[in-house]
Amino acid sequence: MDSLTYELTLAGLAVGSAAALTGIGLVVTYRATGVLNLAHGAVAMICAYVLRQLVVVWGWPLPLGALVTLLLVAPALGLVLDRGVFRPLALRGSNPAQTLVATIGVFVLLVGGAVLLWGPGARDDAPVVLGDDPWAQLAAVLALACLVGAVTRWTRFGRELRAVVDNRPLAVLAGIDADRVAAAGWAFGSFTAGLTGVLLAPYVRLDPYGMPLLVVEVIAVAVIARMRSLPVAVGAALAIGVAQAQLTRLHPEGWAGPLIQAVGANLFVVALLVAALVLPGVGGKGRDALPPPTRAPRVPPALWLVVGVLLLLPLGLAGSDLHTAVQVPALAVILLSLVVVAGRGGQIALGQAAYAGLGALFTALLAAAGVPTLLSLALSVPMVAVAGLVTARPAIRRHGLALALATLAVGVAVSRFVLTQPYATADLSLGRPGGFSDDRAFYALELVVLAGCLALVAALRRGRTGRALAALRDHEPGAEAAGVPVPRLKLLAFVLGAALAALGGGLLGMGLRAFDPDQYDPVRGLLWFAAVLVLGADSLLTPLAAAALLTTLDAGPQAGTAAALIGLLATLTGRLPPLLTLLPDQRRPEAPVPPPTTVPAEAHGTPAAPAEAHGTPAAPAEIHGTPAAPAEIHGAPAAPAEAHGIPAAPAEIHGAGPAEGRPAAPARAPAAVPAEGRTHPHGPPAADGGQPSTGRPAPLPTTRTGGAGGSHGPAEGRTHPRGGAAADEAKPRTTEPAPRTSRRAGLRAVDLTLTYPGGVTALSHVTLDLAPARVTALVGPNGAGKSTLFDCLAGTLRPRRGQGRITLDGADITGRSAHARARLGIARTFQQLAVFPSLTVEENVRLGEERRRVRGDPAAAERSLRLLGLAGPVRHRAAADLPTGTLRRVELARALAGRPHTLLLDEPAAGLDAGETEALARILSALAADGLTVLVVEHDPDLVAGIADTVHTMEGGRILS
Ligand SMILES: Nc1ncnc2c1ncn2[C@@H]1O[C@H](COP(=O)(O)OP(=O)(O)OP(=O)(O)O)[C@@H](O)[C@H]1O
Repeated sequence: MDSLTYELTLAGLAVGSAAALTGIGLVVTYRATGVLNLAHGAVAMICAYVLRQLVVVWGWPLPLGALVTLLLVAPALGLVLDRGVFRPLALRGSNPAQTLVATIGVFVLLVGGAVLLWGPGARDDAPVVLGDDPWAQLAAVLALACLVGAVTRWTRFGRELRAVVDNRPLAVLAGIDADRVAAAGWAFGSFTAGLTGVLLAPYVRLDPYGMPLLVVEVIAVAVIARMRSLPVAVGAALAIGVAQAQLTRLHPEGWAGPLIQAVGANLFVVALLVAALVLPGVGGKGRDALPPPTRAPRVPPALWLVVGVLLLLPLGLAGSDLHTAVQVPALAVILLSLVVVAGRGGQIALGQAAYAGLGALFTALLAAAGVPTLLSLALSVPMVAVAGLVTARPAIRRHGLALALATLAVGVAVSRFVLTQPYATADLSLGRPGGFSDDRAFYALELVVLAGCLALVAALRRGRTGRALAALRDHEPGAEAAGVPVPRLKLLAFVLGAALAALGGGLLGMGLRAFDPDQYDPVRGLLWFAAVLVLGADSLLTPLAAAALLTTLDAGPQAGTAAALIGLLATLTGRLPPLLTLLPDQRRPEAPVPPPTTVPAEAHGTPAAPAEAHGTPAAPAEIHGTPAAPAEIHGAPAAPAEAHGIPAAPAEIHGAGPAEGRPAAPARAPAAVPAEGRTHPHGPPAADGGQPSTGRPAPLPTTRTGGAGGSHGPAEGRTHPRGGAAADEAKPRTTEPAPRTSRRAGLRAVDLTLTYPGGVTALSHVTLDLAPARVTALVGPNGAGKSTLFDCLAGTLRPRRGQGRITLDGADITGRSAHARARLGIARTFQQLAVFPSLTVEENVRLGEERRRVRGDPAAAERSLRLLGLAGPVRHRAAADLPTGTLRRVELARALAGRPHTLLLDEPAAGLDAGETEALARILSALAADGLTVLVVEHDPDLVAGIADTVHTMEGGRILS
């Protein structure tokens, strides 16, 4: 090895040792607490400053200062974070996204605190603890790794740690104090952060921003180690450190030379990018999205007026005040991008600063090439949108923590490889458009742009896309089942976010009359993200308030105040509601949910008397809030609705036109049903009750042969005593069936086998036919494979190639996604309610109508609302406020609003009381009678017995009967 190679290897080992320390700390903290501490670098920076304060400023001996810093201050900081931030969050059952926001809050708080205490400038007099001998550092790191390994493997604490990591609830039940394990994890993690900080400080710029970001890059090694393996983390850190040092020898020529050199000198960033975008995501499934707002914030019009006036006020200012104010609208446009992506879409986007920076950079480059400045800005927006598309494509496949890391990695990479590189930015200036060079005129221009952006985003939020984004945020699988094309919508949100950020970034640069990369630093991006979250990410007021707050505080005498304040508030996430939701709510008091009525006499077998007979107006007679099935079901001819004073609104759901001369079919439903204005739940009111139905589907054989228990033919289900042809005759037929019904072969699972990654074979050669116009029930013990089969039919799970097929009307739809199947007319509900809490009942239901097979049929949503008894004032209530029984109806109404031909219901009676279950049974029977294919996975024997034409029993991944 020549001496240069040796020297570079040594230098690389020194850097790699510090990175390995970070890796060890991150892995241990993650394993003990489940938290990937993004603030690790900020803790390192604080410890480096503390040591400097003790030794350089106060004159303490170095060993004493180092001991106090590493063994007292660093662990204490970890314990404070545990007790003050993360344990309360865990106790509240916060989701991973909230925990991540809290770590960002800690990051921003510590950076802001450091600026407040020690100023923003870099220090070059940090004490040297271990000398510059890389071997000493390497030995220290390896010793630490061995110590941690030994403790984990051979001590009682280690066994407890492993037990908590494997299964925390079980460990707690076994008497392990998981809180103590977590506290120890935080203390140790902070100790390693402190050690990293004091070792690195003499060799890198010690400033509040630089070191935390440097450590963020090193997260790559923990991700490469899958947040588990210490040897892999240490090995990866040393290897990248040495490779990075060796690459500094390269001096490639040509136009790409500087970029290649930048890549070589920032190999940890490359590793972060690869780890975050290419390797499988870390952090488990988790919640993809940020939590929906507890209350959809609605800004009172008067407040908008005040805000408008406040925004106009700076036009009367002059000098430095006006110059400062110029930053507010530009920053507000950048923050508006976060309202779209994080607020409405619920996606964790930590890279918006990079898109803002690219917007400014492209504007400056185009202007330098002679393009008029305003046109440069306009052109830079689509250019950055394309960059957003390219970078978001791999990121959107990720969830929760992995998505956060992916967006952060993109942000850091853009900053390191583009925004801060002289080859891209040297001698770059950024002027203002002609005619807007003075601050007042430019501010007015910014206000116009801001108003346009606000109007655009407001329109987006009000429309279909806004509803779909909110649904995506509230419940991604539910949104997909409602037909929302989730990946496309996520891409749209990220691209729109990138475009808005670029526009704001360009304006910011013009306002400052310079392209300053520091304005678009990733740390600043984290501050912006935290500020938007703290104030209320899904409010149009937030970008304005946050921009004004950040700009004002930053311009104040104490730099760092904004970061410290926002960071502090972000650490309280989950405990403190978004600040703007504390504004007085101007909405009308909400109508109470209609209390469940008592089961009417009819439901117990007494025929329903016309409403007028009771002297009451013919209000919908709901059973437990659900409109009753039609009177025809009782066998009594229904009088025309008009006769009861109720408009004969068509209530057909899936395809029939208004029915005339409908028969009063004999009762099939388990109980007699009261008349809801004589309106059929699935069709128009009976007109005269006398004529036989026309256009009914030809009765299909109820049972099929073959396929049970592993054969390849269709499963032979147990036919319900009341099912089959007799039951068919008994079904209420009050509407035309769905037009395709008689032609349809229905939904089929053919020879389906599904093995989960862990090796459990949940389905083994299962074949199942869902016949049109029939209710098929799937029963069986826990773990039988019912949900797996259900998910395969719905498209949430897809079998591997050659492991079976799903067909619809004979066509193979195995490869179709869940939302594509929803659009084909296969609707589903979920075992765990999938309702979008931030949307109103009506919006929930309309989402089903808008995204399904038949578009643009608001009447379908309306009929669906009426059918499920949700057409009253409750339709305007936010779903978050409603009880389970009502929400089950909302979910069903949403599924029906898309006019499906097939309805898959996963334990639809879960959480319903007896009356609600009865009402549900009646509705499902009536829907099947109208031609709908219904599959019910259910544990409630009464519901199954009452409605199913065919009952299949599953066990051990096979259909037994
Ligand atoms: N995501 C998964 N990863 C690994 N195994 C799984 C997964 N989901 C289910 N299983 C296993 O597959 C088998 C079938 O599970 P499934 O949930 O389909 O049964 P089920 O009949 O719906 O049970 P339940 O009535 O309790 O919901 C079980 O052994 C279960 O442990």
